Amino acid sequence: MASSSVASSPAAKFVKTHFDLPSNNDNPHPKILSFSSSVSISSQNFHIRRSNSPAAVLLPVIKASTFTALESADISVSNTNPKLGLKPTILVSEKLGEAGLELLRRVGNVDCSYNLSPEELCAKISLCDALIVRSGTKVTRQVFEASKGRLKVVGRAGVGIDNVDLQAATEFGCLVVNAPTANTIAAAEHGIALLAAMARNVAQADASMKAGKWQRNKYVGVSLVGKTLAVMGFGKVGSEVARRAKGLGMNVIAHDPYAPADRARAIGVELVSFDQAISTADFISLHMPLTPATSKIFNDETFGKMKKGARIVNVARGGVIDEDALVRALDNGTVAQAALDVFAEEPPPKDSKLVQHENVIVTPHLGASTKEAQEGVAVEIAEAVVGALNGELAATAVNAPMVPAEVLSELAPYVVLAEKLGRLAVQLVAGGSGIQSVKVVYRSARDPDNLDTRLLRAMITKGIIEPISSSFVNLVNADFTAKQKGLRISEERVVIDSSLEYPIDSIQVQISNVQSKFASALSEGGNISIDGKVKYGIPHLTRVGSFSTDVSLEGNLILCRQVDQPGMIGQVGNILGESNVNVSFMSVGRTAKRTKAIMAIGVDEEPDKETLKKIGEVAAIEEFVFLEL
Ligand SMILES: NC(=O)C1=CN([C@@H]2O[C@H](COP(=O)(O)OP(=O)(O)OC[C@H]3O[C@@H](n4cnc5c(N)ncnc54)[C@H](O)[C@@H]3O)[C@@H](O)[C@H]2O)C=CC1
Ligand SMILES: O=C(O)C(=O)COP(=O)(O)O
Repeated sequence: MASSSVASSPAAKFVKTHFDLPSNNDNPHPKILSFSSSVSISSQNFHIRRSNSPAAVLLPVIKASTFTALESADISVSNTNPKLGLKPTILVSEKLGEAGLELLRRVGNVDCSYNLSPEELCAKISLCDALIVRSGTKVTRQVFEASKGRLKVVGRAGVGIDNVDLQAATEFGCLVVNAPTANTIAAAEHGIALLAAMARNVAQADASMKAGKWQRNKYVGVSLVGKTLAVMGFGKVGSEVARRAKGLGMNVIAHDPYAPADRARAIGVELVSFDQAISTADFISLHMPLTPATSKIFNDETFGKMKKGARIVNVARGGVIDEDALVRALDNGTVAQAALDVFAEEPPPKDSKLVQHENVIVTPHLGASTKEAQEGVAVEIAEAVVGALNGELAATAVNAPMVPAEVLSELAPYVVLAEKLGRLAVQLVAGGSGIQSVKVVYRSARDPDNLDTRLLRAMITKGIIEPISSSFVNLVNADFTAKQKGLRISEERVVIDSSLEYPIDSIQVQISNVQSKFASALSEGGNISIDGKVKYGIPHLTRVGSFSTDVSLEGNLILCRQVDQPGMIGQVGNILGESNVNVSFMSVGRTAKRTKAIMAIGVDEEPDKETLKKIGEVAAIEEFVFLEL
């Protein structure tokens, strides 16, 4: 390793860098001799940002070709030896298709080291610029710490990135990219394979024959044709499973609170409620992401609602099922059979009752494991990693890209407001109504052309999409993700007469053509509509539907619509107090005296079901909703 000396011009903002080079003294290492004030170089090696561009470009590696670009950006570079190459080192820690490896080898030194222990991974990582993993490598905070700032991109060759500590990656300025589309068909085909194998006892019968038996009566199966399949999660994989199941003559219904009904209708699938799906289906196939909302969503209570003898397939994530509850449901016959590709802990413990259960068939997370999918995923991830190493904005980036400090510092509180308004608005949508159209209205004294709203729009998109999908949304991928999900986000900038000091006066988020869990959130035009402002640096909710309110968006929120009469604040406050729920803010907005009012209550803790029920029982309260921020 050699250190560069950097002669900075007086206009230079900050320069402190070192270049990793082969320790070969014949090769002179590069020096940046001078650069203009329009460019700043961060302390992270090779992260070069143009301070005059709205979104900074992340250039994690300086290669010979990049020097040319630097020179055209008014950075003069000398003493470089183009033949030197400055190749990045790319560690591939799990099996990756050859076509992807080939692409990687063209730009970097590729180190394929499989089955590394956590300690071995940490030991190697400080010598690597990129790391490519599948689901078997845990990319923990320790890995980022051990990389000492050298690791610039982590590529997940697949969809789920629950094995990568995204928070740590972002803190360490490391970009994470994934390959979300190339294994969709493989996962769907595996779901169908498990469905058919389960129904006809293929695995059990195979094991029995290999044990020398011939048990034709024991392994009589059930037919698929004419049976009802509930697809839980109608995204990329779920919709492909549905399409194939229809081809098998099954009656397919689906539950996905956020999927557009017309996409389902187009392949002859009816979208139904969660309870309707699980109570009417003979077969239930899981395709939702693992999020806090779906964690253990299949539990004693929901198994109890299923049709007796239902059969379950899971190629999504093990964590959506309470595995102990599934064992109980299998033992008491509520669930006749299960076919599982994924587990809460992988690999599951050797003595797992679920794995050993005679009515369960299992595969070791093989959903994405076809030759075709692995080649596709390998190319998709290699292109994303190479692009990131070249400083391009990646369409499948899953954590925050760098934004110029000055833009970020001005917009920071509005970024929080934008995400919270999106998160809040989506929670007001009633299950079953697909979101298609969102309108954002910014009121600002600034010239619309001087207001870069991409970051805000991205954060609103993030707030709307993340609670309901496995997607990770940021500045780079927000528009792409919204489009993929059939979500149209339109923006309007309204110039108002107020101080130019602040970039924005207020933000309004409208969701059209949906039903709301809280009818008062609907504006006169029938859209869910909420407004927010930043006050004293803190995001506030200032309007819900046609009611004014003023509550800081911190902690959680209860919205109640009530008849405007004395004593309401006290009554609800007492109920919360009795349950030891601390009220942080309270605001009442009304249309006119003693008519209807909306009470917005900020709470530090999440009230339990009993407490929420008591609030609903207060006679003057006409509707209420609990929202997590
Ligand atoms: N076993 C394997 O090897 C593989 C597993 N997967 C997993 O399959 C799952 C689906 O992947 P994709 O279809 O690519 O993702 P996706 O994001 O395209 O689809 C997920 C769908 O679930 C829906 N959803 C969110 N919350 C829901 C809820 N509470 N109830 C019902 N639906 C809900 C979303 O609206 C979305 O339409 C993910 O968990 C992914 O990690 C994906 C590929 C391979
Ligand atoms: O893409 C996904 O989400 C998967 O679950 C596939 O995982 P794998 O790459 O086969 O370890």
